[in-house]
Amino acid sequence: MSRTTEQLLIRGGQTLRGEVTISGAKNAALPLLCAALLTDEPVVLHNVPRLQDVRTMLQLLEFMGVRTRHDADGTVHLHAQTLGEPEAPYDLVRSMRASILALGPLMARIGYAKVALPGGCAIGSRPVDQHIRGLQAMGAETVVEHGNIIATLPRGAKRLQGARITTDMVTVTGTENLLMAAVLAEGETILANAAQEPEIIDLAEMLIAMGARIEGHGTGRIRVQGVERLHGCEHSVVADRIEAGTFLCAVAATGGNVLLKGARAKHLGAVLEKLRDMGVSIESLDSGIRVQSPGAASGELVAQSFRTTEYPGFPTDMQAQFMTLNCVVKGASTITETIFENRFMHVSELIRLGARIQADGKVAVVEGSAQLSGAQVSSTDLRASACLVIAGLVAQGETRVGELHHLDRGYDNIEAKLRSVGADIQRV
Ligand SMILES: CC(=O)N[C@H]1[C@@H](OP(=O)(O)OP(=O)(O)OC[C@H]2O[C@@H](n3ccc(=O)[nH]c3=O)[C@H](O)[C@@H]2O)O[C@H](CO)[C@@H](O)[C@@H]1O
Ligand SMILES: C=C(OP(=O)(O)O)C(=O)O
Repeated sequence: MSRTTEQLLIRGGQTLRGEVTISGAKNAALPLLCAALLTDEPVVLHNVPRLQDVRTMLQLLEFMGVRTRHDADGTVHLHAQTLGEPEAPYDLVRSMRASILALGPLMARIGYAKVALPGGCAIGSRPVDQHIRGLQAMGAETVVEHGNIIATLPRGAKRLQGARITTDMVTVTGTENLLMAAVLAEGETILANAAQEPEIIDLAEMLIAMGARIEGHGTGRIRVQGVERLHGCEHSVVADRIEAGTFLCAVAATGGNVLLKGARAKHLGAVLEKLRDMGVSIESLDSGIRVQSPGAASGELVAQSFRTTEYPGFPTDMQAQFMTLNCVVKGASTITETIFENRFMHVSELIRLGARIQADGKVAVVEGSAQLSGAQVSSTDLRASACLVIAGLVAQGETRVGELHHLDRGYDNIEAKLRSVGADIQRV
């Protein structure tokens, strides 16, 4: 991967037809990999996507003394028999904020953790105060020193203590961190205002397979009875609902008929409802989701307004991709981003391609029926890069998307998957 020179060259105008297999979810795989820190026995994870974030997480775990192996078939073997350096250094945390997910498991397993404080990033300031406050409620002593969060157990204490924790807002990785801390704590923990994302359910199911006692995952109140030790397990990563959603928007915009193998309609409720209201045909099958669309150029599809909210609401991680779609179908729409304060960075790049969008604070107003025309654009974050790829697929002429390190963080070979259904796209 090259940070400066690689680009995706897309020649727009092709409809998409065929089948694409959806990979395991980045946002599930990252906490699941960290959960391997909770046991001295081997853990096997299947369906782990081949992504830069996964490589970074494996590097971090290896740094801490975990033995890891990522097989070509997507299986990852992990063994955290002994933990040498319970530390997540800044270089790794900076390139992947999800490194913060080492904090909870390290505190649970060895009662000590040093994790670099993640800085702000393109989409917002993204503090981790709720992760720290939750651990403090469980008895951890924490200091922030030289840019690191250092967490320890009080003198004489052997384990974290169960606690009732109500986070100030719904936080996905915060819930995951505290859940992983709670499974080995002494006594009962209640996580109120917990995140309900499918990735939380996947993590809870893996922890239960390791011997944890958890109830209520998938609701806003998770109840955990701490156990003294966890054992190894074998688990398969849930399908990536955001990758699936990205392909849904691509097919809706270009037109065509594609089966997204392995995608789960029940995890995409809010997005599928908007697509159906737009005029896209969606079929939920045992094997995945079939999407059929006449394409934006038909003039038959109608833009949809939406607000991003926590699951089961419309996901912020789908906001940029759906914005591209709203730019090219007919009608005006309003998009409100409520989760992150700076997640409209793609707007100026979409405007370079001919989109008509006005963004002010957390609201963007999109005027539809734009005929995009290919241009050189730059990714500003992971989902911004995906929205530019979709724009390139419908734009007239050639689009070049740069700064691909954002895309490679979270998409498993997106250009090969798009090419296999007829897109004219290559990495140059
Ligand atoms: C690896 C992973 O799973 N990433 C996802 C996770 O990120 P992540 O878990 O970082 O996002 P959160 O759910 O924690 O963030 C939600 C909001 O709460 C704020 N907040 C969060 C924690 C905290 O201690 N203090 C605080 O103020 C954040 O700044 C944000 O405004 O959920 C986001 C929201 O669905 C998704 O966009 C990310 O793709
Ligand atoms: C924002 C995202 O990820 P992360 O939390 O890893 O930055 C995302 O997946 O869109």
